[in-house]
Amino acid sequence: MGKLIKVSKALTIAGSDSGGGAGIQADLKTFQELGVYGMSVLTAVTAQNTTGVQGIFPVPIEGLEAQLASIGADLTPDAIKTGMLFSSEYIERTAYMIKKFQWENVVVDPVMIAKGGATLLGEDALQAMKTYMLPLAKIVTPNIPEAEALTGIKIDSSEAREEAARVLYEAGADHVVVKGGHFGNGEYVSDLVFNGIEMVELTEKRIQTKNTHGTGCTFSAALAAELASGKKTENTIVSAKKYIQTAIEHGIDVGSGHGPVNHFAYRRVPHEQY
Ligand SMILES: Nc1ncnc2c1ncn2[C@@H]1O[C@H](COP(=O)(O)OP(=O)(O)O)[C@@H](O)[C@H]1O
Ligand SMILES: Cc1ncc(COP(=O)(O)OP(=O)(O)O)c(N)n1
Repeated sequence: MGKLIKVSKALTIAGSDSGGGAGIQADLKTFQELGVYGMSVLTAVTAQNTTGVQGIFPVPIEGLEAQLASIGADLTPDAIKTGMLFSSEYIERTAYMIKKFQWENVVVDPVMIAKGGATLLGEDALQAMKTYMLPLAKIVTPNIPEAEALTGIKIDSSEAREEAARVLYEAGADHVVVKGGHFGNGEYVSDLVFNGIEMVELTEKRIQTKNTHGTGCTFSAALAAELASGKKTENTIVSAKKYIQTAIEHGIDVGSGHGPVNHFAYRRVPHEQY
């Protein structure tokens, strides 16, 4: 006789990366590795591989709303992450549905530009991101260019990064993580965390690799998975950082461009290779 197991559920609202390294593919792999049941609502399909983005095909807005309604009617997520939201109209509709279903534990990854340079969010959508998504965010996770775009602050120093974190907190996010992958190129990489009271830097060794495709998606998905499992927010940030560090350290050798990080390293590599 089969036995049913209770599991926590996480939802990604994001774009598809046909190459499998970023977007919903990265999110679902991360959810699975961290032991939560993964669900996905697609905003757009990208034709993408390790060399870049070759095409973007949005899902009709009715399709976005229908997917969210299906989840809301049957499967309440314990946590959500948003990734590529494509345009201001999609942002508004997504925020409306999250509020309608009173979903909590929302991680907002304000994806704007892929590493290869492709634009994944229209410029008109910046204001919508601030108005509709930041107030819903338990954690917002901009990289440096995204934090600059959202705040208008040129982040060329630690002080400027702290100032940007304050502005994003004031805009409504409970916790702000300004990621440091694009902040200098020294021996260490640090992410700045601000919870409205204290600023903390989470620092790890910078790994010299070209295989960093999907780092941001994977990090925010790990945050959502850990929130879904019921961890305290501060603890989710620490463990998501360890998850992404291990995934970058053991990057996968596929494709000829910026290869993906290794989503299964966190669970398997320490046992098999150390
Ligand atoms: N070369 C690297 N070595 C170690 N950690 C990295 C490296 N590049 C990025 N990270 C980490 O990966 C996560 C995503 O960072 P970042 O590259 O800034 O975001 P994005 O992928 O959204 O541009 C952060 O936790 C960051 O510190
Ligand atoms: C469909 C899709 N969504 C998001 C991204 C950006 O992913 P990110 O983790 O920031 O990694 P890079 O693409 O910047 O390497 C994407 N590429 N595709």
